Amino acid sequence: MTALPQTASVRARVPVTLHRATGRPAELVTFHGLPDAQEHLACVLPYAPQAVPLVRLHSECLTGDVLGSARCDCGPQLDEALTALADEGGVLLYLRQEGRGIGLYNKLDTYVLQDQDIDTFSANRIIGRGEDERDYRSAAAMLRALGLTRIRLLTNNPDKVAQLRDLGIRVEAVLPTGVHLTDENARYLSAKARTGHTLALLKGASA
Ligand SMILES: Nc1nc2c(ncn2[C@@H]2O[C@H](COP(=O)(O)OP(=O)(O)OP(=O)(O)O)[C@@H](O)[C@H]2O)c(=O)[nH]1
Ligand SMILES: [Zn+2]
Repeated sequence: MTALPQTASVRARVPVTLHRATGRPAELVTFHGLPDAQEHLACVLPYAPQAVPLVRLHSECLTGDVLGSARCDCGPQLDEALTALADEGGVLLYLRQEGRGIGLYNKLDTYVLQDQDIDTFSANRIIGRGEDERDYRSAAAMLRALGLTRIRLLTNNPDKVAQLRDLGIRVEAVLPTGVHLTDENARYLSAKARTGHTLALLKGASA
């Protein structure tokens, strides 16, 4: 097991009503002492005290999450997670890992390359960055600060599961997200499927 993340603690809990979670009351939680010193955010929707809660680790995608860009599946995945969490409660970790960790401007540079028929992972390498620079040490530290060491994780990304387990979080179930396939994001999703994401890329498999 990797060295446990340094101890983080809750800084503030802020009540908020979330329209994107069907108007449910939620709590936004900030932290002290996260390993990478980014302003990651937890969004907690009330869950039963004895439950092993549903958790989604969502990596920031300003273009998809905020602007609704059709180039990727991030916006629909965020909506899907918030809807599921509104149903049964749980926690969304909104991780400031824009562009799989390379940042917004670099991601947009890779979009220029992708428009010349280079896939998303190769495009990262061409600009001198890793294919996926994310790690989940802060996510594990946030979960611990929230008192969560047993979770059910909503993801198609085996690396999230492996890293969290390595960091001492008991991932007791892995629940796939829907496949939000469109003509515009098909190449992006194919590249994800080729690099280990569990995605059944049949149009309309699940929306
Ligand atoms: N570098 C780069 N990052 C991208 C691109 N499209 C989306 N992203 C980023 O990818 C991250 C989301 O990762 P995904 O690979 O879509 O999904 P995941 O988080 O690995 O897996 P799931 O849990 O199954 O959703 C976000 O940080 C997005 O900003 C792209 O073309 N290039
Ligand atoms: Zn995206």
